[in-house]
Amino acid sequence: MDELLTVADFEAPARAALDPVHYDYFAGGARDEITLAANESAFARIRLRPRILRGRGTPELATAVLGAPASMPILVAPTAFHRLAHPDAERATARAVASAGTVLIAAMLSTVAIEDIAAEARKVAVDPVLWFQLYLQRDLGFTEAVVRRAESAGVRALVVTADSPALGHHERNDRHGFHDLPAGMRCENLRELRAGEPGHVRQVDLSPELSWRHVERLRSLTDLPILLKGVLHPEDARIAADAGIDGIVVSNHGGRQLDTAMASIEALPDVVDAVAGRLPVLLDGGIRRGTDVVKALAYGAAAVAVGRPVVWGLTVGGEAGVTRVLEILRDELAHTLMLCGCGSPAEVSRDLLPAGPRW
Ligand SMILES: Cc1cc2nc3c(=O)[nH]c(=O)nc-3n(C[C@H](O)[C@H](O)[C@H](O)COP(=O)(O)O)c2cc1C
Ligand SMILES: O=C(O)C(=O)c1ccccc1
Repeated sequence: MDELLTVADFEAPARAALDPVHYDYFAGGARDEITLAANESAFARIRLRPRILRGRGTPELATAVLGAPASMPILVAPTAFHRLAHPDAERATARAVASAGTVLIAAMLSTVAIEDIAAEARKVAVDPVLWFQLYLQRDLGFTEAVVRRAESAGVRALVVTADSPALGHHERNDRHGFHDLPAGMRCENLRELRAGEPGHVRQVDLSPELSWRHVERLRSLTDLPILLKGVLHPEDARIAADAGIDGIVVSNHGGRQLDTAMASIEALPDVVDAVAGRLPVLLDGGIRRGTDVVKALAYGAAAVAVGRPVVWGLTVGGEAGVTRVLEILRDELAHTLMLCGCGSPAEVSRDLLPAGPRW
């Protein structure tokens, strides 16, 4: 892996290692993949305006998000089906992220149960921070059962994905006829656990009937902090704040839901302005470089999350691959902060972005 110097370097070897069907599942986006491409290209269009001679020394990266300590403002976004990438699956991801001291947002559609993910993280860190990504199910009883499992496993926040009233349409999957996990792989969090029996594994229910009422019911069901993931519209951010939501993840699901939706970084400034500091705003989508992280922080994000880079790291090197990807991002972030004259993520402000028309 030593020859892989950048996050982007991991994609080609991951592609070579994967069944092309599974590579396309991970890499792909919705429809014409316009939003998928825009997430990265929008970052490239933004120019930084660094400060000089501020004498800040080596940057300190540690931060806190919703009360959770993180060694850097780079979290791991929820991505489904890690078993397709590597036999160690989410176990390897959990160890690498916990060792790195940052937050893993474990996907509800993981191929390893949340209890096992948590146990694995605790093998390498004293107090690892795990959040759990939830697709609200119309069956409230089942939603509650999954939430109770996550709570018992020691999860410290719920991240409700709200941008999926239906499955995104991925034509790469259609061309391959890829619609089910291979034999032997299951979404273990969807298993209906009964004493002494393996239990039936449910299909995830993505429904256009979901509304703020379901979010309110979840709010009354748990004391865990709740973040809403998939917010692009500032009005939705305002409603979320009024509904007692604790955090927002600006995201277009990595370009996998509504194609031609705006890039995440394009949506960020208005969302940050709309919530006016009432709750932290995170961002995912297209983060590949330390400079991308600083641009998101400059628009007011409390932290960012990375999706595909972690999948490529996992594919190429299991735990060590994920560790390396996170290390590259950490080093680039520290270097970028230094070159911008910032001593910590907290010192990054919009002032690092030149005024003028944004896009
Ligand atoms: C293969 C794959 C699977 C994903 N699965 C989920 C999921 O189960 N739940 C969810 O909320 N988001 C899911 N996402 C979206 C990510 O959480 C995140 O929004 C996105 O990957 C960020 O963009 P990036 O890949 O450019 O970093 C998935 C993304 C990918 C690439
Ligand atoms: O692949 C995804 O992005 C995702 O979130 C998902 C949703 C439902 C089933 C499988 C994956």
